[in-house]
Amino acid sequence: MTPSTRYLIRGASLYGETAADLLIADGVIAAIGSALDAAGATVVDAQGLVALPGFVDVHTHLREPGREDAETVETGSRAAALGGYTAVHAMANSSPVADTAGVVEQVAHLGRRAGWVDVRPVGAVTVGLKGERLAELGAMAESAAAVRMFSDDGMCVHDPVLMRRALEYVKAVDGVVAQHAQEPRLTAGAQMNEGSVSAILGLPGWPAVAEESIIARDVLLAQHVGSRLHVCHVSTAGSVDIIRWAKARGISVTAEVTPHHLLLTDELVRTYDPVYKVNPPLRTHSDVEALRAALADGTIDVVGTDHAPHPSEHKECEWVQAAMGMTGLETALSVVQLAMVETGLMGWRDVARVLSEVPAAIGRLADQGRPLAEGEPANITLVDPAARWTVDPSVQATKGRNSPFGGRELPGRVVATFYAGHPTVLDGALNTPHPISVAERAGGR
Ligand SMILES: NC(=O)N[C@@H](CC(=O)O)C(=O)O
Repeated sequence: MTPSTRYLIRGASLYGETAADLLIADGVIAAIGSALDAAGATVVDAQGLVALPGFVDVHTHLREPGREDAETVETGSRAAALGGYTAVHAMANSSPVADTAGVVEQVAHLGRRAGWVDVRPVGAVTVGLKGERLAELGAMAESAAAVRMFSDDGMCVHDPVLMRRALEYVKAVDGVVAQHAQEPRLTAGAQMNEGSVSAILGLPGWPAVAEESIIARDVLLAQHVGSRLHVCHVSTAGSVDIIRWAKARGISVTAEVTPHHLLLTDELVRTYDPVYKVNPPLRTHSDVEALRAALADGTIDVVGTDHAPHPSEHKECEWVQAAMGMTGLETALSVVQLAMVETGLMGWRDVARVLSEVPAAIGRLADQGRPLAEGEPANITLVDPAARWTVDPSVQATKGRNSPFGGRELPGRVVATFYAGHPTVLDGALNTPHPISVAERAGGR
């Protein structure tokens, strides 16, 4: 169902370039021009705001079913809309694991019922994320959830035979395997990046080679079977080198970097504050530099949040006991502006590429990541690049309070999000969900 309501976005700067009005009607961009007729439309003043295609996250943990104390599809979707997202890929490490058609359909249904963003379930590669036998990849692809991305994220598909078979199976459905690259034997008991800081703190290290060796193996497997590989949360300079080499050879590999790996380093672990504990761990300054350069030159294709909310009791404890993960949906745009735009490494066209266009292409989302052009679906994010705000995790929509940016001042604010023609966010606050949610509730499920 598409809303019949009309909206006129007045004077937005498209991709940070020319200013124009955007008329939204029946879920699509009906017209783009100057001084468009506002008759019958709700006017949204966008002077000084940058209009971008709605953001698409390739890597979100929504925790439902099973860990509703950490997040629900409803709360995570609200956080996503506030962060400027119109679609998110919900990772499979829920409880039960999303390894059957039934579970992925349930997650997709919960997403429509919430109505804040397009929730696209990721299917597990192996049953129960156990790495022993393949899950029902074909059944999940053919289900109503139409899964295209498969991942054991949180766990690595470390058995090379299983990884090969997974790559072969997803090829048949134009799918992609999103690998959490972590050789488990090299990271047993690991608490932080292996390097000079871990040596000083005496914490067991997570060496870069544990990530790089899996990526090297997987790009060769993807080449061997002619399939599509996506590398989750790339965190080291060496990984960038391998991906650059693979792309130069024509291997079909895409890669993501998280906002936190673009900004933070393992020096923060000296605080012993578990808010900085994450998998893969925060690395060194030279890794951060390499990741930024790789995102700017396209070696790394997209920014994926790896939004990983945890209940406070799993974070407000000793470092060694604490869970790994950070929230990210509500701060991603600001961190990208700080790390990439304000450093001069990227412009707003590049931001559209890494936060919207390429993530949609990786997930094969036909209605997302489209250009801001007449006739296209009205998935639009309005950003105020001049805004400055201080992150307060206690007022965020996510249930997770584990933002590593709490108390920091960040630039850039999402002012409005239009999802399929409907404003889910206006004036920087939640508006109402898309009418699709009303229809889904009325369906009685
Ligand atoms: N990224 C994280 O630190 N945590 C993720 C899973 C994972 O990748 O370990 C989570 O689900 O909490």
